[in-house]
Amino acid sequence: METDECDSMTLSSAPPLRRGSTPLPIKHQLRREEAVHDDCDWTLGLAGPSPPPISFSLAKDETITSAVEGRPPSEGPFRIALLGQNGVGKSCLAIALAGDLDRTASVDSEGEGYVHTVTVDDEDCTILIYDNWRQDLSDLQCEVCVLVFSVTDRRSFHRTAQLRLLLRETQPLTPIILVGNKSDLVRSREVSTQEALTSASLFDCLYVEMSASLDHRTAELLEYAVRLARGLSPVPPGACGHDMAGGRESITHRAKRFLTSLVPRYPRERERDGGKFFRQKSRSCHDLGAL
Ligand SMILES: Nc1nc2c(ncn2[C@@H]2O[C@H](COP(=O)(O)OP(=O)(O)OP(=O)(O)O)[C@@H](O)[C@H]2O)c(=O)[nH]1
Repeated sequence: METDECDSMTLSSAPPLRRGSTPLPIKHQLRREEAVHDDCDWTLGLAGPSPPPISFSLAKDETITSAVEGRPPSEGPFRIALLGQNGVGKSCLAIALAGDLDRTASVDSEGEGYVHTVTVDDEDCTILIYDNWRQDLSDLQCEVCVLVFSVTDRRSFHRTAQLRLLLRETQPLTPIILVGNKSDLVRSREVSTQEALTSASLFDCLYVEMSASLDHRTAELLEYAVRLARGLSPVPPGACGHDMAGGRESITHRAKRFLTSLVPRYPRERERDGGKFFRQKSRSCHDLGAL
């Protein structure tokens, strides 16, 4: 079928851990250049020369168990594939998910994915995190797909929608998590949380908004992914995830939405209401209409 050149990832046999702020190794820079100069712009399904397939057939070998010395994983390995447009933060996210902070991540025997052992719901498991899928999506084999977009880039959001359509066709049973990354860049935001939630609910998948570089909500994402890989509900019974799509909105979130709907936000609405209370000016630079 096709080669998705624009989904190029940046992990390879280079040193396994890289902070977002450190320069990319030359090999990765070349890959990135290749992607930038490519006109295909994420056109999935086009025929073209495919790079050698990346093997996802990762056995529970010494490499994996060596991720945590002397502590064999009780289950897995679970393969988690990160997909999305270039620059949305997949590499950063892979590093964060792989436990960069405690420096326990290692690279699998193919040199393509991060291996990490995590404990979720009191059970250990091994996860393999890939952010370098470059071939036909129908060849993708993983337990969970994480589709990443940047909340500061609307195009990357649209592309996750395209990708979800394709994944639903090629692998209808693989659980998908939609991730809105770079939530720390509040002022550059182009995609609202509500919009992303609506989109996620259309595809009946989970939505998590996070910041990979600040390591904000990485642990949550990891837990959701592992539970989904185990065939469980991503959120334990009794818990409410406010970013979850599909009608599982928390009471707090619903209450907030209700209250917001009661208070008019824009000047015309305030005029209509005629109340002085609503004429108070906001100095917030996120709501310029209020000034
Ligand atoms: N502010 C902010 N920047 C981020 C975040 N995550 C990643 N970045 C930055 O976004 C840029 C791209 O990050 P990468 O992880 O290389 O993105 P990628 O999706 O792997 O990109 P490709 O390797 O080209 O596919 C880097 O400069 C990161 O430091 C985040 O949560 N917040």
